[in-house]
Amino acid sequence: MAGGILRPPLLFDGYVRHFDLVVIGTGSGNSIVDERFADWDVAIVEKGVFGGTCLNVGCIPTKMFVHTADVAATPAGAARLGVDEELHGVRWPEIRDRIFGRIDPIAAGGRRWRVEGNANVTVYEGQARFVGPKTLTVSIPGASTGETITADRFVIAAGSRPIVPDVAGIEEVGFLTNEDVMRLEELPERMIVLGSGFVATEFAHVFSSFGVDVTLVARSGVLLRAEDDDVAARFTEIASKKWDVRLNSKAVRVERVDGTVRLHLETPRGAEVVEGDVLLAAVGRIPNADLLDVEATGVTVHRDGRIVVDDQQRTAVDGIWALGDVSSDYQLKHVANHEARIVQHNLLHPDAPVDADHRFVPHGVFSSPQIGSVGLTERDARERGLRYVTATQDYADIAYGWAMEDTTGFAKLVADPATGQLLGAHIIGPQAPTLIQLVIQAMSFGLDVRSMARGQYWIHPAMPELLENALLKLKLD
Ligand SMILES: Cc1cc2nc3c(=O)[nH]c(=O)nc-3n(C[C@H](O)[C@H](O)[C@H](O)COP(=O)(O)OP(=O)(O)OC[C@H]3O[C@@H](n4cnc5c(N)ncnc54)[C@H](O)[C@@H]3O)c2cc1C
Ligand SMILES: NC(=O)c1ccc[n+]([C@@H]2O[C@H](COP(=O)([O-])OP(=O)(O)OC[C@H]3O[C@@H](n4cnc5c(N)ncnc54)[C@H](O)[C@@H]3O)[C@@H](O)[C@H]2O)c1
Repeated sequence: MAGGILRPPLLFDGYVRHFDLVVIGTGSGNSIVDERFADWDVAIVEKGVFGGTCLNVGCIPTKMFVHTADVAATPAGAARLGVDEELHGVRWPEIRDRIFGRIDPIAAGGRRWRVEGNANVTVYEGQARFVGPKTLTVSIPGASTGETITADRFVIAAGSRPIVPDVAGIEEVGFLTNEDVMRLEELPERMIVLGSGFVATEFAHVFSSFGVDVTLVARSGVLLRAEDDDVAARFTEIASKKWDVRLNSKAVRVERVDGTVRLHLETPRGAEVVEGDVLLAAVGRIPNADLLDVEATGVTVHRDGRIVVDDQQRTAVDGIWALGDVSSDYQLKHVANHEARIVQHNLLHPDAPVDADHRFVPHGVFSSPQIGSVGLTERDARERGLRYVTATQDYADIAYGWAMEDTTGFAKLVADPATGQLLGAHIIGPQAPTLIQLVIQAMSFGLDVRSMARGQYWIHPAMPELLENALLKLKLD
């Protein structure tokens, strides 16, 4: 391949192998190298399990647990429909093994395919670290020295890891994260969940539906505080009826006494202690750029540790791209995948590069109730000084909501009254992450509110009538 090859000084045992392209991380980064790269000499470096966070310890297993939890939780909602159901129990080892019995072979198959099936790809299984310009060492477990490799091009797709909460005693007491909580040997009786974001609320739903007593400790006054205020308030209200929710609580110290985890809290109500058998830390994720020493190759990072990239996913160094959790504003799989497609295109077509599109990034929270969201919240619109209107439609006032006897869900739309364009949409209730897709489509293709509401049929009496009604309520100019 053509290209400005930079040969670094020889390191370690003196052998430095040079590649056309090195990809660090096999989450979304793994999808870049396809048959179009057949004449490229490529290295892929992975320190953990092939497939990364989403496949192994993130989106996919959590949603498989969530669906199972939804099924376990049906008796609680059936009585109001006149159906008496009883949950006799959940077979945790069977649930766990069914889920990972499907996932683990996919990860192993992905690895096998790369190692055995790709003649032009060399897989390095170890921890990568930059030691100079476009120069990487890979520490291979069990080997005394690392291997050094160089390349014309690098893609940094190294993801993020759970933040260890700053709580005295936490290392000694021990804690779980998303990396191990789904593989527990047995279900605990009581779980303390520290955090109030996506991971905390999804696992609280899973484990409480399986019969675990959940105590959720939130630093803020509301759960899921990044959501639209109305959605966060409704979620907090519902969650507080199911779980022992401690709001405005700062965890300061943890200890284990006779096998019980005791978490000490500072709250406006005074000092409190919550107890459990295990502690799950879910207080956010930190990008893995620090462990990669990216500054050694000249790549710059934001104050929060994310790699700085431009619209084309280029870092500060020519020939080095970054994508996904290691650099993105959004720690979401669909964003990492989108950015991987942008990097892939820009590697293959350097003369016709394209930009990533972060205009309308949606997300779903797969707790109970579920949440789907895209675009600006009302708070965002207010803080930006925009002129906006909102409309809210309850599930309780549409036919399918009657069928479900839903009394808490709603859709809230934020729109520009002058242009009729939607600015944001927020749904809390059954199938919210599915329903929101209609709005994502409308916003992505510039469909205005009136055309969306009246330019198409809406199946009666299906759930999307929630959005039809919300659209019709918007007071446009
Ligand atoms: C519990 C949980 C649930 C989630 N659920 C959802 C969801 O429902 N929907 C959604 O959109 N998103 C979800 N996410 C977020 C999603 O998983 C991530 O945004 C996505 O996986 C990021 O992909 P990535 O390719 O950037 O990183 P990763 O998938 O994390 O891949 C990075 C890879 O790089 C490897 N690596 C890191 N450092 C090095 C190094 N120095 N040397 C070699 N290899 C290295 C890692 O081992 C890893 O395999 C969830 C996250 C969690 C934790
Ligand atoms: N359904 C999904 O798409 C999904 C599911 C899980 C995770 N994710 C992604 O993974 C990321 C990480 O998830 P997460 O839930 O760990 O992070 P998060 O940023 O969603 O939430 C972390 C929460 O913990 C709180 N917190 C921080 N420090 C704390 C402390 N010391 N004590 C108590 N609370 C504290 C924060 O205020 C915040 O509310 C998410 O931002 C999301 O992008 C997505």
